[in-house]
Amino acid sequence: MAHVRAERLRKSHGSQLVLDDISLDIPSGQFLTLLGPSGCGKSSTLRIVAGLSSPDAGRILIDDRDVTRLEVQKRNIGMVFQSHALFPHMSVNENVAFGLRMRKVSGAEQQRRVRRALAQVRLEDFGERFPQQLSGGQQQRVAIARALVVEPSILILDEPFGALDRKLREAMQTELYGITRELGITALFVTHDQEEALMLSDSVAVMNRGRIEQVGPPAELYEKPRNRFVAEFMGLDNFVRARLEQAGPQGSVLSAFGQRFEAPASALPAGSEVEIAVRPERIRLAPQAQDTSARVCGRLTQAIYHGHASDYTVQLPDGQQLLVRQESAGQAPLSVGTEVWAHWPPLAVNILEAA
Ligand SMILES: Nc1ncnc2c1ncn2[C@@H]1O[C@H](COP(=O)(O)OP(=O)(O)OP(=O)(O)O)[C@@H](O)[C@H]1O
Repeated sequence: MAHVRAERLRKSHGSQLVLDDISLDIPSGQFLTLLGPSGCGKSSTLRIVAGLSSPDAGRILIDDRDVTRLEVQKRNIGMVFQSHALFPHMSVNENVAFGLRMRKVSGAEQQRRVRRALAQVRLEDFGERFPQQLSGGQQQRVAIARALVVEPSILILDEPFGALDRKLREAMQTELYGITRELGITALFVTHDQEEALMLSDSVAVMNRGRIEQVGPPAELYEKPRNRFVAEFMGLDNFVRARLEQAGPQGSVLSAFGQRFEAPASALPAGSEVEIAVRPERIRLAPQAQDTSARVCGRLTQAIYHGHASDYTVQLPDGQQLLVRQESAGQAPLSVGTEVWAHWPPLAVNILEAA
């Protein structure tokens, strides 16, 4: 498997700048995901890495070799797309063998490798079937086997599970995770699904309008999103404007509604305008103020009961709303209209660069 790099890619379609200085580094055997909303440039990046399109500027390097102008067939890349595009008139065996036939691999070797690729996706007994005799998930597994059989230096997957229902999608994610880690495959994956990105990847690059907002291991993006765009993609809520009063290890912020909170250390300088955010599930509601440093009083305006948890909306004195998710834990839901105190541990606050 190969070390794959994209260096300073730029691409325009007409007057629209689609990729604006995209760089990626996928060490050998690592799984990198491009995550972002529709139209942010994920597929455009992937197509350039694959050789299906060429950049206006920038380079693609595979194991330090510049392949930017190398045609797609010569890059040794395995590709899987949302629509699996199996050949309907060919059996599973023939579909999987296709890339080997193109490469003029001998018949016996073809058979051996097809058997192995089908075993990798747990379809050893399906070789004689035709695509229309398979479920959607099985078809997608054949597409993965077809990509793996050529022993690609990189596996590229563009929303491969987008068309599958949720349960099947989760099963396929777990399977892909197993296959890529077991075989030590270098992979570039595209999705707009945050959970899928977090569970599969060694590293996630969050894209927005042709740029990378942040790249890092899943836990880093989830715990320390740099700005609001990334934070919202990672399920953060409750954004409040604030000023960083003290940076350093013992941070504090002054929020727009006049309260001073302890906050985790920040790399931003003291005095910066920031936004703070807290996850709904990290906030605890109580009828009285409790002894924690971060707390705010408001009125409960909405309570939605989900069984295992309830979602509350708390209106703060300045009109802003706080979203709170509380585990039910045997307690009766709080009543709408009452005054409540919202508490959170200081380290639960995320400090973001102001937009
Ligand atoms: N061949 C093309 N001609 C003109 N514009 C294009 C072309 N390909 C892509 N674009 C534009 O480039 C932008 C990025 O498209 P791209 O397909 O890379 O986004 P994406 O993040 O993969 O989106 P999605 O999740 O919807 O697939 C979009 O605004 C799209 O309309």
